[in-house]
Amino acid sequence: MNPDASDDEVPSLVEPETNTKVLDDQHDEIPGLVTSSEDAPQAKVPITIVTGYLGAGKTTLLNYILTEQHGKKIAVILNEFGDSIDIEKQLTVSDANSTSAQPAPFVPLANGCICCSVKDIGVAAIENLMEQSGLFDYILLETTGLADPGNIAPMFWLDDGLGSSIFLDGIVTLVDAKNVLKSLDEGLGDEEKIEERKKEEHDEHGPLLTTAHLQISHADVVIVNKTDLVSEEELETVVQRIRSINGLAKIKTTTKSQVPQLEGLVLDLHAYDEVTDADLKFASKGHSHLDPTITTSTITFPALSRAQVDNFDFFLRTILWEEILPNSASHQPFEVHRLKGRIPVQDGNLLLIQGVRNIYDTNELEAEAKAENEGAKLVLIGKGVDQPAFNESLLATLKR
Ligand SMILES: Nc1nc2c(ncn2[C@@H]2O[C@H](COP(=O)(O)OP(=O)(O)OP(=O)(O)O)[C@@H](O)[C@H]2O)c(=O)[nH]1
Ligand SMILES: [Zn+2]
Repeated sequence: MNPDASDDEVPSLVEPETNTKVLDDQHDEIPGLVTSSEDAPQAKVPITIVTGYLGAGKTTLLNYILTEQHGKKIAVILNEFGDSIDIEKQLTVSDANSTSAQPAPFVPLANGCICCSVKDIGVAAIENLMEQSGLFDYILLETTGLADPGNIAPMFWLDDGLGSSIFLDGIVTLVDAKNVLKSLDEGLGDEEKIEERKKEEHDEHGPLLTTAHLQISHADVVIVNKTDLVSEEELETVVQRIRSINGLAKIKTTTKSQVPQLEGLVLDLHAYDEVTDADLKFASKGHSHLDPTITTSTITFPALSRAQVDNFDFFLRTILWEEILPNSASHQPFEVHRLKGRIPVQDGNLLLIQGVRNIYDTNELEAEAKAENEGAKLVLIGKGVDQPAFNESLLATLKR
């Protein structure tokens, strides 16, 4: 059962053959949302979501960024989980020319259930923030340690609602090098959540899908922090494990969240728009079994004929919306968390595919020179994604 399935608005939000980023202007669904006026189109503000398990170093990273010189005015939203909300949950706007963060208008974010708080109260907070647009040109959102980024990402990615004034630049996941393996294996103090998930999945004996898994599988960048607390060997084991879960993410190791550069690691990731050859390169080694729960799988196939483009889209719809493999005897349940593809068409065009959970976006570039020579590549990160079965299902569907 897909945890998002009860959220009936999600699957219908995106038409399969359209580009969500240029699709429509139906941003009237959220009252009070500030949108650009017709005659003065306003540039969208990028948002990076900073996630990571309890105590991994998210706030340390944000504080580090606010004191670094980066030439940007960054609005930071701390959506903390705990009792210290009065101090921590405030919006700060960092002036590009000053090194100290200035407290700015208070933006309350609710405590408790992250789906609801982010969807409802969190949205209001960000709308509130957008009314002051011009004061800042970048938003960093620190989620609570228990947040599932798969629920948050679509809010900013889709072109309606908040996506009309903000665009999702990417998801950065902080990982505690000392504790992450334990979190992946046991859920680390997250027993209630594990019990909940086990029930949801009707699978008490299957491998655990922990919050740590969800945060790593959706990440565009993983920052393995607290390297001072582990040996080099331990660190290498951690990096390998993360790489096996998410073969698409950039991985960096840090102490005190001091990333070597902000550009490309925290800011300006462009993880939800272009899909470059380099993006898919790391994931090219098929798939690995270092983590029993989540894997990255790559499917390669020849350029599509024009007639096969619809079949390919049918394949995507069926795996993402119905969560079954078309034209396949396999009935193993699976969940796709993240998906990227570069699919050349024989007429010279190139399809770029982006997906998060059951939402996906196809962008067709016209007459990309040499696209056809590349071969098609589809990378899937998820639970129960059986690479050979997916491969067979896709090939059978393309033949129809
Ligand atoms: N030893 C060590 N401690 C660190 C490092 N980075 C951060 N810390 C400490 O770890 C603690 C948690 O860091 P935070 O930045 O608050 O972590 P967080 O992810 O924001 O935590 P929550 O918001 O509570 O989930 C703080 O005491 C930090 O000073 C590091 O690289 N090494
Ligand atoms: Zn924090």
